[in-house]
Amino acid sequence: IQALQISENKIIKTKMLSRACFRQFSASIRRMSSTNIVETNIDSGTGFATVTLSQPPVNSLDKNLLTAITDRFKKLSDDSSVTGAILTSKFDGKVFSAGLNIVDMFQKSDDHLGEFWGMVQEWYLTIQGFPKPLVSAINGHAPTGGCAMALMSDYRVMVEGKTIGLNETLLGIVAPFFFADLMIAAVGRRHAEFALNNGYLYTSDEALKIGLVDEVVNLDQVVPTALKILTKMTKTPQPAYQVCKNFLRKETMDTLRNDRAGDIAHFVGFVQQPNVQKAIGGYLQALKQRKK
Ligand SMILES: CC/C=C\C/C=C\C/C=C\C/C=C/C(=O)SCCNC(=O)CCNC(=O)[C@H](O)C(C)(C)COP(=O)(O)OP(=O)(O)OC[C@H]1O[C@@H](n2cnc3c(N)ncnc32)[C@H](O)[C@@H]1OP(=O)(O)O
Repeated sequence: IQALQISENKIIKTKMLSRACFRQFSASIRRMSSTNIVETNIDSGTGFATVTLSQPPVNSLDKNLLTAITDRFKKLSDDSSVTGAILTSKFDGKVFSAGLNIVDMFQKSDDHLGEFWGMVQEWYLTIQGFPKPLVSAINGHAPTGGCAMALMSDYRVMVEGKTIGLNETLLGIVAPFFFADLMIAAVGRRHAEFALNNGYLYTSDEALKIGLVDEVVNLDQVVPTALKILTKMTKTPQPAYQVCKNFLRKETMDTLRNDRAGDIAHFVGFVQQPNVQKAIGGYLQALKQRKK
């Protein structure tokens, strides 16, 4: 009887403990109401938000995904309980982001292109202007706009064996000045000129050598390593962090802010050229036929 009573007490204690653990866990991870293409979890213990891009198949940045990411980062900026963020992809081991959606640039009206480019500008200004520490956990390929998005973060942890770069010239288009400036800021003018002129896609190890990414690790270490560095970054006095980040990034952002309409007109004029349309069409076709 005594033995039974002891084991019953143990069961009750275990049940109480697991209920307490469950309460603690559910209190510590808050899922933000979010579109299912940008999943966001906030750890209420640390204040770290994990933003996971989840638009199949390759997180190509179409109007929907650009808007969802932009809205998400605006909310995280304004949320005083959020101390920093990690940006990653649901398609780990495969793709971080395939960059801007090429379909949005092919055989479209001026109005469509203009609206699309306005969203690209807003996405850039929002992530690049995100006032809190932001670490990219690049768990797959990151060509073109995917690379630009990673460059907007303050630190980049990349999985081994994938590729990253601003390879727009391979499509017959040119990275806009605000993408080019991201690359120059990370790797310096010499490497940036080589990378952009030749549309060079770097392997993870090559990217590490030129400073395009800060660490290369195996897949299961990407997010934990990103969390570790975010923990360090959030220990810096944050008013100083924010002021410093803002003044280092302000010039290029202001150049864009001061002439958004001109930049849109420039993009539309460039993309609508027949030879550029031909190149984009050929690239799209090649992409579709790669698998066959
Ligand atoms: C003077 C300058 C003035 C102004 C500036 C002017 C112009 C500059 C404008 C914009 C700059 C452009 C920036 C960009 O980001 S362009 C985006 C280019 N992206 C790429 O080149 C990446 C292409 N994708 C890939 O290489 C591969 O998909 C990837 C390695 C990412 C993944 O490979 P995986 O084998 O896993 O998948 P796939 O079978 O290739 O793809 C699945 C599916 O998705 C389609 N796909 C892929 N990428 C894109 C994309 N970026 N946009 C749209 N669709 C994409 C692919 O075709 C497949 O479709 P389906 O065959 O129907 O399944």
